[in-house]
Amino acid sequence: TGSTRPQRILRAVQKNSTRGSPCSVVNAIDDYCKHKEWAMNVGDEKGIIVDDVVLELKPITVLELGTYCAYSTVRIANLLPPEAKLITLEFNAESAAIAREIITWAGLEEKIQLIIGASGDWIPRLKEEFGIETFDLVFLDHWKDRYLPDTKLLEKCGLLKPGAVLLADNVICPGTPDYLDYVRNSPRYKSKFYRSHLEYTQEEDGLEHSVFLGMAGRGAE
Ligand SMILES: Cc1ccc(Cc2cc(O)c(O)c(C(=O)NC/C=C/[C@H]3O[C@@H](n4cnc5c(N)ncnc54)[C@H](O)[C@@H]3O)c2)cc1
Ligand SMILES: [Mg+2]
Repeated sequence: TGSTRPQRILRAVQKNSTRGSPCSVVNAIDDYCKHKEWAMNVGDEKGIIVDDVVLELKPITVLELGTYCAYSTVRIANLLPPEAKLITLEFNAESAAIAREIITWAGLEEKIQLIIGASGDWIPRLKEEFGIETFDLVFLDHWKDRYLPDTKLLEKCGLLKPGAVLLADNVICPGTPDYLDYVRNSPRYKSKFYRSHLEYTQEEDGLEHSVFLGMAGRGAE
């Protein structure tokens, strides 16, 4: 049987990047996906916006929903302060296995906790199982119909504190209409859109950046 796309991405990383160099891992994946085989990484164009958000926010606790091949996991973790931690959830065991290899190759296993499981099952367990108080940054890049339910779950579990940032990929393509409607109209969030393009293409896409204001939110209930 042939290889899978994640396996081919791992091979490209091992062939074209330097162990322990997250930047070279990110570049190797972008190069492979640009010239050989498209894959659903946030990519280099949207990746620069992600970098700016991380560098500005300096988050100590980060949650990523949807690891896939750990492209954004490595890209974000590489920019975190020394004591920071990133938890990433991935329910596909094959993807998770490849992601773990890429995280180790990049030398970031100390900063990143990869959990194999579904966000809906694991978000309610993060406080007591990982001693998480709240997340400073949440990067949403999993199935698009899970963005809204998982955001409400994060609120319900008290995992967001005022000032926490939700950064959502693909709010145009494939699109997350119910999530956008919520974060743009709820008094609990201050939301702004970063226009960009679908990774490795000219298609319109973008990231939504939403600051959590607290459960009371501002203004009328
Ligand atoms: C029409 C169309 C199709 C595809 C595209 C292109 C395009 C561009 C993009 O940047 C995209 O992010 C996507 C996209 O579909 N991403 C979904 C990503 C899932 C990964 O996350 C995992 N996962 C999914 N739900 C969960 C969950 N609850 N708990 C834990 N892990 C989960 C899966 O196991 C996968 O590892 C698609 C554009 C337009
Ligand atoms: Mg995406």
